[in-house]
Amino acid sequence: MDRSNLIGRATEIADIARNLADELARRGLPEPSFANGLPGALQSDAPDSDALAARVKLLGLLDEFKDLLTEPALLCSPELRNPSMSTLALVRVGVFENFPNEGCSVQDLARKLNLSDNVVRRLLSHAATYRVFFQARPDFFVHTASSRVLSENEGMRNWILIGLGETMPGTFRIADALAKNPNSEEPQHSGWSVQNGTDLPIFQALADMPQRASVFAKAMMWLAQLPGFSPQYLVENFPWGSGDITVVDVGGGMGHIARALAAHNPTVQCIVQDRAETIAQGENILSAELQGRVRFQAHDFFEEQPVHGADVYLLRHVLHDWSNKYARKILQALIPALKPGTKIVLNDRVVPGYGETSNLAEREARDYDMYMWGLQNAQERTRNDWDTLLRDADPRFKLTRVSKPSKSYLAIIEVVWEG
Ligand SMILES: C[S@@+](CC[C@H](N)C(=O)[O-])C[C@H]1O[C@@H](n2cnc3c(N)ncnc32)[C@H](O)[C@@H]1O
Repeated sequence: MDRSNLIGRATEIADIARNLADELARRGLPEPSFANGLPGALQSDAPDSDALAARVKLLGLLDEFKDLLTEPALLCSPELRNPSMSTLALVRVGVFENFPNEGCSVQDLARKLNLSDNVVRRLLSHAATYRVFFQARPDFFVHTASSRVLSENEGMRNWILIGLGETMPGTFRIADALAKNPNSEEPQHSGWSVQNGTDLPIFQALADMPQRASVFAKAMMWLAQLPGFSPQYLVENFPWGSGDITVVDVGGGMGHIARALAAHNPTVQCIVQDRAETIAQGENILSAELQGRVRFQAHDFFEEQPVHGADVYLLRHVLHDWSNKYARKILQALIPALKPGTKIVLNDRVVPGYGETSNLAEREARDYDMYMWGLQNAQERTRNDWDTLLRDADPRFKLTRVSKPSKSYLAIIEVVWEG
């Protein structure tokens, strides 16, 4: 089909929409509609459903279509067209916890929150244009599926507080950070550190701000529990091998991956390494049946790896926290412990390369790259970036395979030590 003109694009969109509608009808599911402002979840994640692929394809095509019709100046305009401008304020003033299920007038909500009608009306009205709340009649709002998620889910509210209160402001200050320390790979030179007037990297600075640190930790815990971050994708899709296998989970947090791996594979022994305070928490929650098969060890991953001769060294969601300079150091610290053929598994995001996927999918990954940059001069990586990082750390690190289970956010990057 000729996709170079509007009709060609619209026809492709119509064809896929028809397939999606047929699939939903076959499964007895309702079509999405704007009743109450926003449909609920499309329930397209069932394993035997094609709806997920159709939805992803449609969103990519519609994004292109919309951009084609948008004035060029608006595509790069600082008038950021997103719900963030009102959402953070709505969370901070407590709208979501105080919004009644049956809906609410501006005046009643304003009284409850001790705010003026004007403030509440403008915040709700802005959010409603993004389908977070729905204005059912003048000055009377009801929930949409989106506002309901925020009302019912503290983790999601914490994610908003961190995303819009810490991460985005840091990203907006990348330009100032670059002006101060051009090309710096130091975490203490990040946009976040500029924004917060500190010479410390974010996590050291937060140590003196217990309230913000606690929201950050809770938001990260919530994020890690999203289905796309499930440990099962890694546990079930990497060939761990049979027989007695030892896996060292470097920067393994409180051991949730090691626990899932040991439960899945009865011959695996795991050693979880992290900072001492995190290790202590992991030991406290380890169940009796995994004692002995999952062990914990305080270890700074910039220091030489103390466990020699393990079969697999796992770094899950660790290297994306660091610039290349520090990611290289973490990899190099493993070398004294490796023997030829040892596997190193990186479970991290892979930013799609040139032309590999829709612009929308690449944008999502590139957005995360900007967040990591703004927070601590860290980065998300393309397959080429991973190749370069490994080669620069040591040419004996050989990247052998990259795979991504379809619903996982993280790819499995398999590396063999050829020393
Ligand atoms: C993003 S978390 C990933 C945790 C876990 N691998 C996962 O996939 O959920 C990064 C981890 O690195 C740990 N970490 C940070 N600096 C470290 C260091 N110098 N040595 C060891 N662990 C460190 C943190 O405590 C944290 O648990």
